[in-house]
Amino acid sequence: MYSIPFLDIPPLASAHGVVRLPGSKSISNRALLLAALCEGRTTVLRGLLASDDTQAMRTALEQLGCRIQQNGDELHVTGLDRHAMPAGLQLHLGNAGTAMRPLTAALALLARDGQQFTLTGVARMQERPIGDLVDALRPLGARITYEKNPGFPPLQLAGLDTARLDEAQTIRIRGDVSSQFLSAMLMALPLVAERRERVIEVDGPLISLPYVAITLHLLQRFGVAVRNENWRRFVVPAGSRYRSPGVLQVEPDASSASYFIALGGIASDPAQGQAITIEGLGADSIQGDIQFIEAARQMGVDVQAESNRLVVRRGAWPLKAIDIDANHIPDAAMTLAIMALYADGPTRIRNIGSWRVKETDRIDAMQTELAKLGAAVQAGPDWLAITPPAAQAWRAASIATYDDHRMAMCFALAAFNPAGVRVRIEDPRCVGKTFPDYFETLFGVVQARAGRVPVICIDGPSASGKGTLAQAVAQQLGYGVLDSGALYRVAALAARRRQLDIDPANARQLAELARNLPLCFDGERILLDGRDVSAEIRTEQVGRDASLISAIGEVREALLDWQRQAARLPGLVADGRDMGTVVFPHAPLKVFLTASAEKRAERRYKQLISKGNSATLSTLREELEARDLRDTTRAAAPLKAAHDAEVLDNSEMDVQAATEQVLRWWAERQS
Ligand SMILES: O=C(O)C1=C[C@@H](OP(=O)(O)O)[C@@H](O)[C@H](O)C1
Ligand SMILES: C=C(OP(=O)(O)O)C(=O)O
Repeated sequence: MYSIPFLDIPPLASAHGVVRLPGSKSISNRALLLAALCEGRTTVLRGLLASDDTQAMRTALEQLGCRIQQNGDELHVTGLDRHAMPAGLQLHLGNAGTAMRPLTAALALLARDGQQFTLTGVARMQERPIGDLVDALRPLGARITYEKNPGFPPLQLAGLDTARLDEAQTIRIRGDVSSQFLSAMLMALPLVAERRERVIEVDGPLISLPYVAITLHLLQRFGVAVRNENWRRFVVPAGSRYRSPGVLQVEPDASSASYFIALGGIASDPAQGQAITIEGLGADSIQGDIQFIEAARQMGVDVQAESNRLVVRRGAWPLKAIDIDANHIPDAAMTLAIMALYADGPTRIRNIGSWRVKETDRIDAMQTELAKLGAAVQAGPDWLAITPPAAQAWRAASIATYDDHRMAMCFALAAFNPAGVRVRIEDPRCVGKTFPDYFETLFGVVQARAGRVPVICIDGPSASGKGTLAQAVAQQLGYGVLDSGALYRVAALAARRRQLDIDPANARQLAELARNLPLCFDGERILLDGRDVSAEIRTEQVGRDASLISAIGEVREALLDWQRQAARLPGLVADGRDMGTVVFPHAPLKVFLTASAEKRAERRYKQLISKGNSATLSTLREELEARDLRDTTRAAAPLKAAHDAEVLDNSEMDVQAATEQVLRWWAERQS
């Protein structure tokens, strides 16, 4: 997950590959709750989503006394003992509608006399309506009070008035603000249907209907067969009781799939043999957002839907503008708004009034942010119309995401714009709500335009702090790091292990070895011949060998490909001695980092002593000066600042100040 202030996505060219998406949020949170309501029985949930929203539900259930154990990819949930739930709990449900609404209904009906629960969430959750649900619960005897604003969380639930519960006739509920109210009631009513049937009727229109279908499907899996009378009246039969299905497999999230369906339609060119394949989700899905496929097809996308897999390719290009009622796919419809940027005319998305009360006012947010890219956007109370910018009229933009995961996810697709302008996504961490690894997954299947993966080079002498600075800069930007020195160290170690003398006389064999290093990067670890050598390559001996091997031109040449391959999305910070001069001569920012020999010797000294090694300052300084001389006078790629490098002397600077300076230079290059 990118927990950084912003993520810059460089201009993208194409998309190709296979993705497996995380579990459905809607199914995961329902399954967690229903498993918790199977008193005393254990349910094994597979493929469950792990994200902010499911964490909110999990934590709340655990606070209520539910035992939840992770076992590899499985979650074992043992049903709550409703008589042993602790009283006086405060449950913080973040911004998860699928936790707040269903838990309100379930706990309102479970709470015993004298037992109190407070349900709250982030500031935005306190602006998301819940009044219609509370109004439906009160006639059943639920004692609910608003702690702040009537109609909105936080809520206080006190014990149920069971006399009123027994008298309650048909329950009525409005479904035109959120379908989650009806879903919440449907999941709570079996808790009070043991002795008599419970009937609920919808007043007025019901929006987001397919989500109610998910609810009914899962109720069935957990042993409760609700009678659905034309989506107006629902009967929970007397004697209903939750029964664990034993094992439940959660499907990948169909709303999350919408970004990859759009991606295929925008950027997978069948003439180049490209396609985006989404594994584990297909035409058999129980999620309403699978119907996004139909909308994508209307726009011209070629989607092959098998039962358990989708294969997506570009069809019509540009995409075809559409006019669509998207009430049934409120979440995935946001993706259509971005696809509209690539269409042949204005696209209109109608009947999406619920957008105004979700993670943010999504109609307003869309209008503002699409306009930044150059689109002409009109909006009304429940609709949005988007006219795409002309090919060269796209503008580079910094997209505000309003703590809304879907804003971040769908706007990333704007990076395929024909003008080749960069797209900045602010606060990319917000995708954690439903898809923490969204950007990693995206970057795994897209290719940047040729030469457009951004590279920052940081070159400099030994102990100048290049590595630390490179890490700090990369962390701020979400970029990868190439520690090219480590490559020379590994090559030197490999030579020693093969008893190959590090001598120019062996240049050919050494280069051959370097070209075919049995090397693998595993996160922070470096594996040589399948063994972790991350610590071993840091020894003084290997350091000396690395200096020798790096002076051999043929070896340097042989390692070029390794280094250039490290330039991957979203960008790279490369540290070494010839990054800017030889390896990435076209990098937009090159920094030559230096410090006095005295300062560098001091730093190395402190480093060694802190690791418990012995050292003397004067010897270290002599060694550094000797190394500087070797590095600057060697024939192959001598250490020097590139002619277009920014020179940074950090003798009197800490890492933070140096990082800020590099980021300032980077920002200047971007504009
Ligand atoms: O029940 C559900 O799982 C959901 C219902 C929909 O909300 P509304 O019914 O409020 O439109 C949807 O937007 C939300 O992401 C999940
Ligand atoms: C509306 C959404 O979330 P919630 O479940 O919080 O309503 C969403 O995920 O787009």
